[in-house]
Amino acid sequence: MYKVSNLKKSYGKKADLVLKDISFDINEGEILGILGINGAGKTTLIKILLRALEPSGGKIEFLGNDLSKIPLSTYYKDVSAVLEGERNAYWYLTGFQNIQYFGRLKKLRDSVISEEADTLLKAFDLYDAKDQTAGKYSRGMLQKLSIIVAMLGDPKVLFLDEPTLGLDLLTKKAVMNNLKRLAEEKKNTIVLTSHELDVIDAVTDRVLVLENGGIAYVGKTSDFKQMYSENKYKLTVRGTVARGDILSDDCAVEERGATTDIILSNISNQDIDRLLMHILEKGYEIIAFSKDSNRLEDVMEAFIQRGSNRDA
Ligand SMILES: Nc1ncnc2c1ncn2[C@@H]1O[C@H](COP(=O)(O)OP(=O)(O)OP(=O)(O)O)[C@@H](O)[C@H]1O
Repeated sequence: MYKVSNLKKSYGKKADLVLKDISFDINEGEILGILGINGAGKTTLIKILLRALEPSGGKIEFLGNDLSKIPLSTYYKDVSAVLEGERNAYWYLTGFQNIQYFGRLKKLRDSVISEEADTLLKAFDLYDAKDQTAGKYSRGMLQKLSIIVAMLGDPKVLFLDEPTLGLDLLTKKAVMNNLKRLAEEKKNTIVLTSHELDVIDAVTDRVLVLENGGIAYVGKTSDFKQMYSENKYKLTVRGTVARGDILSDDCAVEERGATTDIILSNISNQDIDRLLMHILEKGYEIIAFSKDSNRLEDVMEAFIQRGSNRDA
């Protein structure tokens, strides 16, 4: 869908590149998550793809055409966005009137708007509030309304910058599950940024990790987790444990009252066997032994910490 080649961006001096010569593709129908620490360039990248910002160099193709040559009015029929902090609703209009207003701006027929509004309002659990003024909506309701408005007219690509910021856990899950379901049904391509890695983990097919202006990783979310997860195990024993009774230095000990957790990182299978035998020989009772789940959050933390060892 997009082919980005040697993209560069600086806001001032050429030497201060926020994006340094990055190349990647966005596939049709996928949900791509853009990750990176604060200031990594995620919003900059989204704004360039949205043509709200001019790149300083490189080339972007959209459906095989040079993006810079596509008339904006044509491009914005295919592409929609919800950007962080941008006002996406008129407070004195009801939810439905907002949808109608923005639908008409997109030149959709009223019958199409009503039909899509019905489906989307129900999908995002906002139907009962459709006749309330948006000024009375909660933050979560406004965010859902913004996403509904962006999805009107079934855009080929939807860009979402921090779509779940400030939402409570249930609303966040509902928004993301609906988005994923609708995108799958309608085959939309979605590009989103989020610092909430549980969201990225739950909905994305692939992730692109920006670091020092370059791409530190681009590929399947599951492969990223697999490749960069640490081999972490948790051993729970009854009572307290003397440090000297644990063979490996590379572990954390967490006392939990009646039990103690021993967290083993980056340990080989052989060493695990040795350590378990040793603990049993010392007379400890093992209550549980498990591999720590591979949360994207943990993987990303380890990835960032190891960042200094990677080439910038
Ligand atoms: N309008 C601007 N003028 C000058 N510098 C800017 C401008 N916008 C962003 N920057 C700089 O570009 C870099 C990337 O910013 P950007 O907002 O793209 O990062 P981000 O990854 O989206 O960050 P965050 O996670 O904090 O939202 C930062 O160093 C920022 O200070």
